[in-house]
Formats: sequence, C-alpha cells, structure tokens
Amino acid sequence: MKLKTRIMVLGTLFFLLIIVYNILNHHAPSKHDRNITPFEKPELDKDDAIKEMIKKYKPDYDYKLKGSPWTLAASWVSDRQIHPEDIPELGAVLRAMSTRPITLADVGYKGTQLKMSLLLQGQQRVVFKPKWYTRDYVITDSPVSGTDRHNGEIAAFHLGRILQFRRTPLVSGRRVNMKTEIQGVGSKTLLNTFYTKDENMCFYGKCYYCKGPATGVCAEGEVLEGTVVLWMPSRFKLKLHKHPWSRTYREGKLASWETDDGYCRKVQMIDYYRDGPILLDIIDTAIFDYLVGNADRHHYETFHNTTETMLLLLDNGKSFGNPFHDERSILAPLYQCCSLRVKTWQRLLSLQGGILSSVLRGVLDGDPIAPVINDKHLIALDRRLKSALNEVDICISKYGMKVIVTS
Ligand SMILES: Nc1ncnc2c1ncn2[C@@H]1O[C@H](COP(=O)(O)OP(=O)(O)OP(=O)(O)O)[C@@H](O)[C@H]1O
Ligand SMILES: [Mn+2]
Repeated sequence: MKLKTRIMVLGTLFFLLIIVYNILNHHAPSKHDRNITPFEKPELDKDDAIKEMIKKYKPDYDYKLKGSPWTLAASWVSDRQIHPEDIPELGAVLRAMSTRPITLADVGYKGTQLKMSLLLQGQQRVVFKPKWYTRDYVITDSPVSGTDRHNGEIAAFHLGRILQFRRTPLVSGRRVNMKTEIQGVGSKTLLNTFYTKDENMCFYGKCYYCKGPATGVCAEGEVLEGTVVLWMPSRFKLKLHKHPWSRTYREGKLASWETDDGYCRKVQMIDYYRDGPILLDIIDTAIFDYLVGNADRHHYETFHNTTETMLLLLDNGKSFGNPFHDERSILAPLYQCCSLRVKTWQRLLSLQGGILSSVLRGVLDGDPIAPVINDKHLIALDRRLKSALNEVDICISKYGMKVIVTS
C-alpha cells in the first residue's frame, strides 16, 4: 500500500475506534446507574454530594447578623413554608436562640408535656423542652411511649430541611442555668414548682402530665439541657385538626384505618382532603414520622388565615425513641393511598445509600448540645428510607407511575 493510502486507512480506523469507545463508554453501567429513574437528575459522586449538602445545610453559627434575628426569622414564614431553602443567616438566628439572655420564664403555654415558655431578649418567645433521657436510652414499650426527646426535636428540624419540607419551626439546643438564668425572671407559678433532688435543681411545671415532684425533671446541678423552639409570628393563626390516621391510644381498640384497607378512599371523599395539598402533606408527614420513629401525630395544625395551607410539622418530641424498631404502621397514609409528590420522591431517591445519615450527622455536628443523636439512630434513618422507598415501589408496581403526582 502506498503511504497515503495507509495513512487514510489508519485514520479511518482511529476515527471508528473513537466512535466505538464513546458509544461503549456512554452505555457502560456506572455506579450512578443504580436506581436511576426518569425523574432523577444526573448526580454527583456520592462523597461530593454529601459534602455539598452538608455545606448547604450546616448552619454557620458564626454568621454576623446586622439586624434583629427575630424580625428576620418572622419574615421567613409564609403560607407554605416556615423558612426558605437558602438561608445563610440561619446560624445567627439559632445562635441567638441558644445564647440570648432570658428576660421572662413561665410554665409551658400549651400542650400536655412539661415545658417552659421563655422570653428572650428582644421580645422573642421560645418553648423550652427539657432533657429527660441520655442519648443512648432506648424506649422499648410502645411507639408512643415515654416523655419528649428534646434532642429529637433538633434532629427532626434539620431532617425536615434536608427533605426540603421546611414546615418545622426553628429548633436549637440550649443549656439553661436554672439558678442564674431562670430564678430571677421566673413567674411565681413556675418557681413554685422548683425543688431539689440529690443536690440537683428540678422543676415539675404546670401541664396535664405535671403532677408534682414525681413527674418533674432535674438539671445536672444547676444546668438543665434542653431544646428551644422558636415561636411562630402571631400574624399566623393556628387551626387544630384531628389526624385522620391517629391512633386510639386505648389498648385493644383499633382505629378505622388499622382495620380498613380502603380507608384512604374514605378520607379522599372529604372535601378538605379531596382538594388542596393537605392529603399529600399527610403522606409527606407519614414518611417524615416513619424516618424519625414518631407514632404520636394524633393532631396536626395548619395556618387558618392564609391563602394557601400547609400541615405544620410541629411537635416532634416523640421521635428517635428506639433505633432498633421500624414502625411500619406510621406509613399507612402512604401505602393505603399509594400517592406521593414527585418532589418528595425525587428527594428521597437522592438521599439513598447512606447519604441521608451522613448529611444529617454533618449538619447536627454544629448544634450547641451535639452530639444530638447517636449513630444507631442515624443508621436507622438510612434503613427506614430504604423501606419507605420500597413501599413506593410496591405502589408503582400495583398502579403504575400515576402514583407519583406533580401537585
Ligand atoms: N413554635 C411554635 N409556634 C407557635 N405555636 C406553637 C409552637 N410550638 C407549639 N405551639 C403550640 O403549642 C401546642 C403544644 O405544643 P407541643 O405539641 O409541642 O406540646 P406537647 O405538650 O407535646 O403537646 P401534645 O401533648 O398535645 O403533643 C401546639 O399544638 C401549638 O398550638
Ligand atoms: Mn407532644
């Protein structure tokens, strides 16, 4: 062959090789091909995705704020979210919640559990939920047993952010000195319930379950660990609703949803649930509650003076009680209705394979009372996420892609 012909043949072969290589490379299964669905965006490498999400969701507690943290946080609340997705100032508000001087302290304002209602410098009300359990304590009785888990409130707040629900009021850990921070500013009603046990300061407050020292909670010396929840602005009025999937709380008595597989269709016939976003919010909430192990959402609240409505993820104190038990019945709204927002589904898919626990671990790491939850609870989150997605797959195999809805 002439040199010219040889060069041409070699050139063509080389060109073909490149094309074949490109085709093969494009179709070669990569680690990202697992679980790819028509809705999923191309993802980053897993470690990069984790790093990026921690960077986004970990509050910057050193953030310097110019104005009032309370005015800012109040301005965040709107009809369908308590705060926006991107809030670099979050750390400054959380820091203020955990450190601002307490100007008034009173017994809990609402609810059945022991709490304090605190006013922080700058006239901001917060709820203080005290620590009852050590981090490793496991609640084994029933999924609704035990008193509040103050740390669970913190983890649930950040989980709600990571899932992009944003329906939970801001929560931060705080250690309060009962002697120097509360005694001087406490109401008579509150201070009358103070007592001492084994040299620790204690209180039993005023609430449905507050029956004297036997039901009280004690600090370590003078220092009481707890969680502060930011009170929502008064321009939003709350309306209480009975949760259609609530438990009976009576032994031996089952609720309708526990015996009737067609229960969801009955709920869907109620105007309030047929139109509007609340039923899909209930399904989001079921997934959220299943992940954190909260079987106690007997009621829920919505804003009642807004144009649009949302189910508020308030009161997450009964979460993270038992990392070894996954309470499937919490998912009943999901597996009985077989319906899920596409946005929620996409989000859950993108957090599979250990991403969720790694991100939450990184985000919680900066809280003033870190470590917030132990690794057993974090591992449980990944396992439960997988089970929840499996329930979605079962629905899809039964009814097809119409299960995934866009509203
Ligand atoms: N951050 C908040 N902003 C405004 N209102 C709130 C806030 N947190 C709680 N509330 C109101 O206080 C009520 C009681 O709060 P929470 O549910 O946390 O207490 P609880 O003692 O656990 O109640 P329950 O025993 O009913 O579960 C709520 O139902 C809500 O009306
Ligand atoms: Mn509660």
